[in-house]
Amino acid sequence: MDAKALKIEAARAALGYVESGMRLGIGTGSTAEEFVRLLAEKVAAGMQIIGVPTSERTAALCRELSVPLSTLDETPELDLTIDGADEIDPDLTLVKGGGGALLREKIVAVASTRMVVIADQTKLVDTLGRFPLPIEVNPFGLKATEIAIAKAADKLGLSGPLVLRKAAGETFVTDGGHFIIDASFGRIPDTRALSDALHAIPGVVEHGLFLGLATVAVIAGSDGVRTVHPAR
Ligand SMILES: O=C(CO)[C@H](O)[C@H](O)COP(=O)(O)O
Repeated sequence: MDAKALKIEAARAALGYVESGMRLGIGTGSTAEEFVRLLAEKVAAGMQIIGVPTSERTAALCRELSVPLSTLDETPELDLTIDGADEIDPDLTLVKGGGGALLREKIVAVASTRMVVIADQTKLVDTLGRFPLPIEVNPFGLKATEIAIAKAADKLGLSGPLVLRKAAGETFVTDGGHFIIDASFGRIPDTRALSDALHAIPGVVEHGLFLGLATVAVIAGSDGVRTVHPAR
């Protein structure tokens, strides 16, 4: 089965968590988009949900497919969020933000009673850090923030290139008007310590470590779909 087919299988299995009447956070990325396509079929068949998208990209796809939308201001409490991830460890701590939507994704996940992560098996890792950690930063004082991130990481024994994300040759700008620094620290043994250290830097808006937010991961592999619950 190719990567796209696995994403579809994970997305299809996640539909089992969705009930009519739910207020649903809808994630961003290629796996989340497969979920939106399948959700749209359910909506067309009569399922009643209201979706809160985690990015303008997801909102546009939902509108195209007639998935009913609300905003988090109108619907500040959600029953369930379905979203993808770049990496998933055994505790279901995640790295997210490969698609640049980590801030809204985290706000929406925190507003949700449950978060179901959908992914193919390549996203499972023993220790996070193979995928560069996206860090969303305020454009003001970019260089100073970059230095502060490097110093904070160094105190935790972490180091590696900090790369300002570009798209089509231009600096990538998030839906919130911020930049993203992709930090290649390598393995991150203490995700809580790094999370706290990054949150202490004023220029850091948010980072892509999602701690204690995912309730279950729905993982598709060549041998089928399985669910993974937090190890701790
Ligand atoms: O965090 C994200 C977007 O900000 C995505 O969920 C993550 O990048 C996974 O994307 P994909 O399903 O395309 O692999």
